[in-house]
Amino acid sequence: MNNQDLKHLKEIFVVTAAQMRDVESRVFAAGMPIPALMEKVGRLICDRLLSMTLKGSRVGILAGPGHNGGDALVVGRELHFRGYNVWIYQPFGQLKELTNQHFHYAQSLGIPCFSQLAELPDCDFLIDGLFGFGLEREITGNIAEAINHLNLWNKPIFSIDLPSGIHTDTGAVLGTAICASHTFCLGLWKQGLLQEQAIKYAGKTELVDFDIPLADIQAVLGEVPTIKRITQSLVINTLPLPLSPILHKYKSGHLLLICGSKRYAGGAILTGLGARGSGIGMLSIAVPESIKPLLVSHLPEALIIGCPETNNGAISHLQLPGETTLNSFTVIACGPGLTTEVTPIVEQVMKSEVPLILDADALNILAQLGTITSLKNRHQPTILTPHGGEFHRLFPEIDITNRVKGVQTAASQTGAIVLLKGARTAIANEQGVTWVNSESTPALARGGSGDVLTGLMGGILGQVVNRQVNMEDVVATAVWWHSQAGILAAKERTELGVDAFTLTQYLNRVLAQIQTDEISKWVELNIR
Ligand SMILES: NC(=O)C1=CN([C@@H]2O[C@H](COP(=O)(O)OP(=O)(O)OC[C@H]3O[C@@H](n4cnc5c(N)ncnc54)[C@H](O)[C@@H]3O)[C@@H](O)[C@H]2O)[C@@H](O)CC1
Ligand SMILES: Nc1ncnc2c1ncn2[C@@H]1O[C@H](COP(=O)(O)OP(=O)(O)O)[C@@H](O)[C@H]1O
Ligand SMILES: [K+]
Repeated sequence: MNNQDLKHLKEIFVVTAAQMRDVESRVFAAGMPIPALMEKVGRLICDRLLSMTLKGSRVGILAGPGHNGGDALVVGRELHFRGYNVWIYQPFGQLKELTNQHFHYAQSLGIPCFSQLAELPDCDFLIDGLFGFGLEREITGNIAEAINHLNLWNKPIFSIDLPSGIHTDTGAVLGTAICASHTFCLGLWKQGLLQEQAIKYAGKTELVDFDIPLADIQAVLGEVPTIKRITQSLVINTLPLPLSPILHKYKSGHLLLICGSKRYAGGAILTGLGARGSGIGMLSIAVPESIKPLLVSHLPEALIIGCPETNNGAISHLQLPGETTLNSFTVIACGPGLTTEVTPIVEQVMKSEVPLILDADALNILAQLGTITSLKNRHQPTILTPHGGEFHRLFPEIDITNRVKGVQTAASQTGAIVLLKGARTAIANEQGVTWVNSESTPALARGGSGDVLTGLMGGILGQVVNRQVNMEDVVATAVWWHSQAGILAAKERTELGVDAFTLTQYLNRVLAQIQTDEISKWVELNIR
C-alpha cells in the first residue's frame, strides 16, 4: 500500500481513549522513544500552523500537566525560534516528567511563563494543550474559570488532539471546555470528536498523522474496525459506477417508492428527485391517485402508480399494475409524506421479500404498532432512517447521548440497519459495525432534505444490490453523497441557499467532481 492510500485508510479509524493508549503503548514498547514522538508531533503541528495564514505573531500557549501540555510546549518553543512572540500559561503545580522538562527548557530560553491568567498578555491566537485524551474528571476551580475566560477572548484557539474539557469517547463537556476554532486530532480520530455535542467546541477538525504503523492500529482495533468514519475513499467502491457497457435498464434496479399524500405531496416529489439523482434504471412511485398528475409533471421518466385514497388524501391501499407484486421490485423505500393513516401499507411492505427502507411516517407507524422486533423475522435487509425524534418514538428506552452506542443498541435489538440522522449521522448494523459521517453541513437542516436522502439511498441500493456489497456500506455511501451535495451547494449558494429541491440538483455534480481515475483506481483495503 502506498503512503497516500495508507493516509486515506487512517482517516477511517476511530478510537476511544483506552484504544489510543493501547496503540501508543505498542509503539513505545517497540522502541519509539516517548520524547522523540512528542518532538515529532509538536513539529508536525507547528508546520501545519505555519502553512496556514495566521494573523499576528503573539501566541499564547496553554500548557496542561500531561503530555498534551508537553506537545503544546514543543509547539511554543518552535514558534519562538521562528520569530513569534510566545507566552506560556501553565497553572499546574505538578507536571509529568517530560512536560516538566519542556517547561523548564522554555523558561531557560526566556519565554515568559505565567501561572495566573490575568498575567497573560493579549495574544493573536492561542494553542490549547491543557488536556487531551488523559482528561479523566470534571474540570473545576481556577482552570475552569480560565477556560471560560479564554473562550470570551474571541481569538482563534488551536486545540491539540481535543478541545480541552471534551470527553475523548462521548464528546461530552466535562465541567467546561475550550471553544476551539480548529482542532488537530493526533494520530487517529477520537470518537468524541464525531459526537454531536462536541461539534461546537471542536471547530474545524483535521487529523495530524504521525505515522503510527498500521499493524499496531489493527492489533488494537482489529483488521476490520468496528467504528468507521465515512470517507470518500471508502464509499467510492459502492457507488453505482462505472456502468457496464452492455447494461439494460431492467438490470439496473427497479426501485418502488411509496410516499406522499394530498397533504404532503412535496415529500413524494423530493423523494422521487433524490432517486432520480442516483441514476436508478427504473423508478416506480406509488402515491394517492389525486396527486398522480403532479408527480408525472415533475418526474416524467418515472412510472407513477395512482392508488385509491382515504378521505384525507392518504393512500388507502396499494394498487400495483397487472401481475406486479411488491417482490417484483429490487428495493422498496416507504415513508416520506404518507401521513400516519397508512398502517396496513407499512404492515404489508414489512412482509415483502426485498430490501426495505423505512423512513418518516413509516417509522411513526412502526412505533405505534409496537412490533419493531418483528423486523428480525424479515429475510431481506431492513433500513430504518430516523431523525432524533423518530428514534425516540421507536426506541424510547435507548439513550442517544452517545449516538454511536445508541444506534448500535437499536440495530442489535431489531436486526435492522439503523441510521440516526443529524449533524453527525451514525449508522450501525446488527453485528455492531458502525459508520459515522463527520463531514456535513447545517445547510441540510431544512425540511425535505431527509426525503431526498431516502430516494437517493433507494436508488443506489437498487443498482448495487446484486453486487457483492455490504448493505451498511451502501447506506453510508448514500449519506456521504447526500452530505457532499449539501456541502457543494452551500459553497456555491451559501448555507441558506440549499433548499431540498436545490439539493437534488447537486447530487450529480458530486459524482462529476470525483475523478474517473480515482473510481477505477480504488484499491482493495482489506478492511471490509
Ligand atoms: N507521548 C507523546 O508524546 C504523545 C502524546 N500525545 C499527547 O498526549 C496526550 C495524552 O497525554 P496524557 O496521557 O499525559 O494526558 P493529558 O495531557 O490529556 O492530561 C493528563 C493529565 O491531566 C490530569 N488531569 C486529568 N483530568 C484533570 C482535571 N479534570 N483537572 C486537572 N487535572 C486533570 C491528569 O492527572 C494528568 O496529569 C494526548 O492527548 C496528546 O496530546 C499523543 O497524542 C501523541 C504522542
Ligand atoms: N446540523 C446538521 N448538519 C448536517 N446535517 C444535518 C444537520 N441537521 C440535519 N441534517 C441532515 O439533514 C437531513 C434531515 O432529514 P430529516 O430530519 O428526515 O428531514 P425531513 O423529514 O424534513 O426531510 C438528514 O440527512 C440529516 O442528517
Ligand atoms: K487540548
